[in-house]
This record gives sequence, C-alpha cells and structure tokens, in this order.
Amino acid sequence: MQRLGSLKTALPSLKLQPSFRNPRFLRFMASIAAETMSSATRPTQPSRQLSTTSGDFSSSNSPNVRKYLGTYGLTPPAVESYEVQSQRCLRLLAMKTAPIEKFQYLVHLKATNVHLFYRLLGENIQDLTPLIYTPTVGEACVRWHEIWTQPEGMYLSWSDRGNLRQILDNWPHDVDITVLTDGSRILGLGDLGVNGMGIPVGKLSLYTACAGIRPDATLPLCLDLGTSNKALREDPLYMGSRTPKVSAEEEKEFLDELMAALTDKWPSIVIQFEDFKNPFPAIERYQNKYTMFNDDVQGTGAVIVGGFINAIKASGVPAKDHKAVFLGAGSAGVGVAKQIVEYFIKEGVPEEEARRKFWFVDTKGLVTQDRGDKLAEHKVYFARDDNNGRQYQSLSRLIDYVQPTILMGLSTIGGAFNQDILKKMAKLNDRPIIFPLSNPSSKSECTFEEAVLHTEGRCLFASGSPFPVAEWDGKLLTPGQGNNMYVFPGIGLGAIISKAVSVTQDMIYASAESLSTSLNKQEVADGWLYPDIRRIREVSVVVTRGVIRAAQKNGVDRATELRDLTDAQLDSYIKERMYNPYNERDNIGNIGEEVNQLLAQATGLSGQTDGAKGITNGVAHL
Ligand SMILES: NC(=O)c1ccc[n+]([C@@H]2O[C@H](COP(=O)([O-])OP(=O)(O)OC[C@H]3O[C@@H](n4cnc5c(N)ncnc54)[C@H](O)[C@@H]3O)[C@@H](O)[C@H]2O)c1
Ligand SMILES: O=C(O)C[C@H](O)C(=O)O
Ligand SMILES: [Mg+2]
Repeated sequence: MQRLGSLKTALPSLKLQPSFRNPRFLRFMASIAAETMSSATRPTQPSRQLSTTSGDFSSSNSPNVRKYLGTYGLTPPAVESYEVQSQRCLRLLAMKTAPIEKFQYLVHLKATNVHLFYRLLGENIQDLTPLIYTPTVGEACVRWHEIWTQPEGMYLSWSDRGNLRQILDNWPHDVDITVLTDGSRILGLGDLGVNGMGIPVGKLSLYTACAGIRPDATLPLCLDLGTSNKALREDPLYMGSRTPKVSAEEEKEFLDELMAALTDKWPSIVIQFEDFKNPFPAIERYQNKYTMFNDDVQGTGAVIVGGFINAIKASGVPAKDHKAVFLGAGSAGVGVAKQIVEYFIKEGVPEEEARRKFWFVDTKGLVTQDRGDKLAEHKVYFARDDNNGRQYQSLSRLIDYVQPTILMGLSTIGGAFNQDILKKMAKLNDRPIIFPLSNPSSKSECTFEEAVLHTEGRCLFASGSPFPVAEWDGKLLTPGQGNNMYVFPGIGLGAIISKAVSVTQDMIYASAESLSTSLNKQEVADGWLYPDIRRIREVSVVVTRGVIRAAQKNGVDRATELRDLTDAQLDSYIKERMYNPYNERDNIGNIGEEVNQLLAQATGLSGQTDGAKGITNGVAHL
C-alpha cells in the first residue's frame, strides 16, 4: 500500500487551492463570509421590505469589522441587508435566459455565499429546485466537462483502490451523509461517467434545503470507474479516466473497500446510492452492515407509494381491484412495484395476489417466464406465467389485454404514453392513475398537458420532473411531482438523528406512509397527491419523525434516549437540529471571537468551533 505522504502528492489535492494560502486573499474571502454571516443575524424569517442599513456596528460586516479584518475598502461601501443581496441575486437570475446559465449562476452563488444561497433556495424552493436539480441538473451533467469551474465533491478512481481510506482523510470536514454515484445511469440520460457528479451535488443541496442537514456535513462522491460512454472518453475536456467501465465484479470489490473506508472514517455516516446502472444487488449486500440505502430503488418506491396511497383513495376503486402496467423494468420500476406490493399486503391483499397485479414491459416486451431470454434476477418476481404462450411487444395491445387502472413509466422513453395509450386509459377508467416518472422532462413518458387533454382532465397524475399547471374545462389543474426529493431528505435526516446502524425496510416504508399523511386540509380538498413543495421543510420533519420511530421499532437506533420523547417533543428535537441559514449567527457568539475564529480557520492556525464551521464552509467551498 502506498504511504499517505506520497499518495497525497500523487493525487490531485482536494485541499485549498493555492490562492487560499495568500493571507490577503483569505482576509478578503473572510470578509465575504462575514458578509454572509452579517445577513444571518435575524432570528426570524426576513420581511420582504428592502432596507439599506449602513455603518451598523452590530453587523459582522460593519466598517469596523472590515477594518478589523484589514479588508476595509476591498468591498463596495454599502453594508447590505439580506433582502438587498437577495434582490440582486434574483435580478441576476432573471437576466439569464437559459436554465443552464441560471444553474451556473447558482453554483457560483453557493460557492461564494453558502448561507445566502440556502436562504434564497428556501424562499424560492418551487422556482429554484428545477434549476439546481431535475430537470436542469440533467443538462448540467451532460455538459459537466464543458461547464465545470470548481471542485464540489470527492472523486475516487479505480486506480485508487487499496488507498481509499487514506484519501478520505483529504476531505476537510466531518461528514454525516454522502451521496454516491458511479455515473452509470444518470437520470434517463445513460452513462455519463464522472460528469454524473452533478447528481450527488444536487441531491445534497436538497438535503440541506429540505431537511436542514448542514452543508458542510455533506459529501458528494463520484466514482471514476471508467465509462461505457465512448464519446465522453474521447472528448478532450472529459475529466475522468478514459477507460471502459470496470466489470460488475470489479465494481463490487471497489465498493466493498469504499463502504468499509467511509464507515471507518465517519462511523455514523449515512450512505445514499444514486443513479447506478444496477451493477449487482448492492442493497442486499450492504444494508445490514452499513447505514445505507439506494434512493432510486427504495426512495422512489417510497415516494410513489406515498402519492399512490392518495391516488387509490381518490380513484374510488378499492385497492384489491387495481391492476398496474409498468413501462420499464429496471431498478426503479421494480423498486416501486415491490413497495406497492407491501402497501397492498398492509391493505389485506395476500402477497401472491398482490404480486400478480403487475405487468412489466421492458425493451423485449411483456416480462414473462416463457419469452425465451434469461431474465435479470430483479425481474423474476414479477414475470408473468399466465400469458398462455402469448408475448406482448406493444404497450397498446398489452393495455387492451390487461385493462389496467394504473400506468407507470420508468422506462427513460420520452413520449411513450402517446395519445392512443392515454385515451385507452381514459376509456377504461373514471380516474386513470398515470405516473410518467422518467427524468428529466425530455424522458418523461408524457407531459401533464398531454395527460389532461387525452383523459379529459380525469387523470390522477404524478411525474418525476416538474410540469406546469394545465387548464381543463375552465379549471386549473396542478400536477403531482412524484420525485424522491419528498422522502430522501427525511430518510437521511431520520437515520442521522436516530444514529441508525442500518436503514431498514420499515424505515423506508414509514417515509412513504408519513408522506401520505403530510398533506394539509386544503391540499386534500384540492385533490393533490403530494403536498405543496413550498412546505417541504415541514413535510421533511413529519417524514423524519416516521423514519426515527421505525428505527426505534426495529431497534436499529443508537440514540435510544429519543425513544421516550412524545411526537411533539421529537418534532421539536428534529427542528432544533436542522440547519437554518437564518440562525447561523446564533451559533457564533460575539463578533471579535467570530472574526478570530474565521481567520484562524481560514489560515489553518487553530481548530474550529461549530460556529466557525458555517463560515469556513463559505470560504472553503470557493
Ligand atoms: N421519479 C423519480 O423520482 C425517479 C426515481 C428513480 C428513477 N427515475 C427515473 O426512472 C428511469 C429509469 O430508472 P432505472 O434506475 O429503473 O433505470 P434502468 O436503466 O435500471 O431501467 C430502465 C428500464 O427501462 C426499460 N426500457 C428501456 N427502453 C425501453 C423501451 N423502449 N420500452 C420498454 N422498456 C424500455 C429497460 O429495459 C429497463 O428495464 C430514469 O429515467 C430515472 O430518471 C425517476
Ligand atoms: O434525480 C431525480 O430527480 C430522481 C431520481 O433519483 C432519478 O434518478 O431520476
Ligand atoms: Mg436517481
């Protein structure tokens, strides 16, 4: 094994860039971070009113503090309130026309002023989420090698095996949660190699925005195990290894080492698998040994069950009478169906009967036991044996044969639910359940507008990517967004707070049930399947509580002292632990101490306090 010293010089350093070692630059950055902190002094949510306070001695970015820092004169004279800074950001965003430009601006904002970024995101979650996450993150990943400006996470290559534990020491913060991808199935866009880093970065921003996990306690992690994407391998700007993807067996070896290394370095770490092209059954291999879950399989299953419970109620058809056709039999499709089976069982339907409510279609047509190919292991459970030797290649003919109440799309085939298919579903059902779940928007099996039009406004709809409201018969209809962002933040936070040794299936199922109960009266009255995304922090508290209770029931919680709390007490406990960019200042103490900490931290001259962490995060992520 290579010694750490030589390894560090051999690897691209994840530590501060050279400019960070320049004391003047550091002071300058410290002043920007202080600017962030100064706008974090309000204990309550900011008013919308603009104010332009200047010379405020109590502000940590006041002229006096600037003098103290030696940065007086290096920033424009005004001491700006958060509202003014926020107005500028929103204007800058509005000036940019293409979503990818807006994405780039937000990346820059997060890197230079992290607390401002999270306030802006929190206050504009509905508008900004599609820019930092699905669907824009899809385009960002496709073009990652062209638009990349600064490191935002950690990369581990196949050639690093044997040394993974030491490399983790290069990460400058303590980590509560990591999102890990090998880039091999980025949304429905295929293998994008290390360009896939956009996904862990985006998901972890949502962990912070939706569930209040501190930004500096998150680790975006991208595995560089080669890529099957030849065009990327040959692109001069590609930043990963230019080798074909390693085999499934090799990837397993690599992940075995990585899982052990991550958990050795940060014993309570929660590890979320994301956008893997299902190389091997990782959940079965790791779920009892580490605190891990696969968001695409388990998170998606949970979020769909959450909305599905409400769709079933609204459909007027009893659970036992539903039949589902799934286009796409990959990890997400099968993950969703397995959790719906669990729901049916809880509703009193025997497992065998529940299993037989599903008809899966993949590239070869209906998944049957006798179609003559060797089925991938995960498809076997749902393979039909009652097709009397008939193989269905066309979705349309399968719908005629099955007469389903539910149509789900996890196929990555944009537009697959065409007019013919949607009209058939409308003819068969009063309230057809139509869930086109593939991402990003270009891969969605249909749009909301199409679903509304061809079902005459009767569909119960949820998509993976966001769609605008649509009008039918003079009424504005709102689409549900069945995206796992409703559950993974709460699953992660629940596992962190309960210090769970593993993420059990009951914890995942609890996230679905909690989500389904989190709609308020108005949302229920309006027939929504999911709560308003603007309430996501409240919803995440409910989901987190459900996940913690399930961890306690399963006895996998290490924070056993939480067992005695009432639900109300547990909610308060959760909320108190959520990162809140408005309260950052509260952690800091007096300004002189804050500045000392900041400079000490930025120059690496002393240890850090919790308060300083918030500031250094603003600095170190530049
Ligand atoms: N809504 C959400 O929150 C959410 C969550 C997870 C995944 N997804 C989306 O689901 C999609 C699939 O993800 P996955 O992990 O299952 O991928 P996957 O690659 O494992 O599975 C894709 C499946 O689609 C099938 N397929 C491909 N072309 C087809 C065709 N022409 N006809 C029929 N079937 C076809 C494949 O055979 C495979 O079974 C992706 O677009 C992903 O973005 C959405
Ligand atoms: O990333 C998303 O938006 C959802 C899901 O994890 C996916 O892979 O599509
Ligand atoms: Mg995913």
